[in-house]
Amino acid sequence: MSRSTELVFRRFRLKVLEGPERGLTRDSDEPELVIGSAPGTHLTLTDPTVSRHHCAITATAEGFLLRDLDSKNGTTMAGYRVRSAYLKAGTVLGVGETSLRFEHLDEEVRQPLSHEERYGRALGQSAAMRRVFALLPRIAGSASTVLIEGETGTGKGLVAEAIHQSSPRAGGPFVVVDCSAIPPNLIEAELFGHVKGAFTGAVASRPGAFEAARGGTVFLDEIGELPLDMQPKLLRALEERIVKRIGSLDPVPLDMRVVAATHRDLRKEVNRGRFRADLFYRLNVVRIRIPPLRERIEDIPLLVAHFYEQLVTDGDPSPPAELLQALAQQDWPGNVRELRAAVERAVLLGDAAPWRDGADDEGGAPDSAAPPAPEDAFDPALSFRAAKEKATSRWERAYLRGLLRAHGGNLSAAARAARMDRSHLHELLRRHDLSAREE
Ligand SMILES: Nc1ncnc2c1ncn2[C@@H]1O[C@H](COP(=O)(O)OP(=O)(O)OP(=O)(O)O)[C@@H](O)[C@H]1O
Repeated sequence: MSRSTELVFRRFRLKVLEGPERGLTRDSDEPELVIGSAPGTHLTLTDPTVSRHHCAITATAEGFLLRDLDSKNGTTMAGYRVRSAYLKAGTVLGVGETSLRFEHLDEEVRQPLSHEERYGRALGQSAAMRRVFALLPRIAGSASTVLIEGETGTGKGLVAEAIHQSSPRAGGPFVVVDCSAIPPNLIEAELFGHVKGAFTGAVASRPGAFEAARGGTVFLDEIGELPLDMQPKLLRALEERIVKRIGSLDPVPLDMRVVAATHRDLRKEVNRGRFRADLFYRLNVVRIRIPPLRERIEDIPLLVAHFYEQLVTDGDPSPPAELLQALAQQDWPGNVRELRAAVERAVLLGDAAPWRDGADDEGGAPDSAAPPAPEDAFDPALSFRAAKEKATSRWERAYLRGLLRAHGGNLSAAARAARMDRSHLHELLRRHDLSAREE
């Protein structure tokens, strides 16, 4: 099968009709063009009624999609305020009090696609993912800060790890800080460290993540959840490249690269005042967007085959066609994480089409699977599929708690005993809000 080696999209032009920049034109070089008053936007307008990141136009398979980025004064099309709409050539847009005309150009922009179907542990054969894979080697080789955006479960963590592993810092540590999982009063200590006695409970001195990542990379996951009062401190540390442990005046020089990720659109967060613009610019040096699974359904067979092979310990390691077919037809709001969970359920329950209503439930559940509690087995309010999911989830949770208890909360020992991939166990625990000791 011949595969495309380039992503091709049509160029478009924006012309300012009214407003301080009247007469200015901007042609698109990328699939997305952002209009706003912030420096660094593709079309920067000085009109005070324009928000920092006001709206974006994206070339998609369905056409040119206009999206308002939660601007203060709104985006209009033919006088009507719109949140998102597809643009036709000649459409006049209102951005605050500035008006612009959208025009097609008879030119194409071509961007190379990778020939590879993976980068590190991240797999993908769709053009959307191969476009990301084509960019990653260059990004990994540079020292720049990277911002990865994408919905939850799209693989941002895997991409961050792959960037570290193919960077010149691969020999150093990869330190993960999940900003959404740390209580706000502890986040400063987590990032910068503390000395003994700096606060109640600080029984010993401890380096923070930035210090611990010396020679390596810090992955700031869910950076959009970083409390506002912490944001200037982070910015200062990144600009000055030094930190001081809490309770100490001694500056510690930093030698680490930052890769940050978020499931939010940080431009919207900046418009809403929830994320500081200066920190956003500091992080947004290189931006990668990981597309959601619904924009790359061509990846589903490859991912299903990969997860299936990882999970099936005996028997045929290729997924049944029925399973592939059933999974390819679903919507995946939880993206790859949810797809993986679905493959897991299918393997666990020995059921090729776990959602087929009325499918019989005789599939060979493993011996260790406790039968669902009687009150779970039949609930008139639930469909077969929902009831089965509820019971499986309950069983999984009970299993994981027992497993952790048996191994004193040690993740590696638990994974070995369950004959499960360590990162997979970690993922399962996270899904059930359970925590293990990482050793
Ligand atoms: N392209 C991919 N290839 C293989 N596995 C993937 C891919 N994308 C995601 N996964 C798997 O899906 C799960 C979720 O991935 P990951 O944690 O990297 O997503 P995320 O976008 O960082 O999620 P969150 O926003 O919730 O932190 C993991 O088990 C990961 O191994």
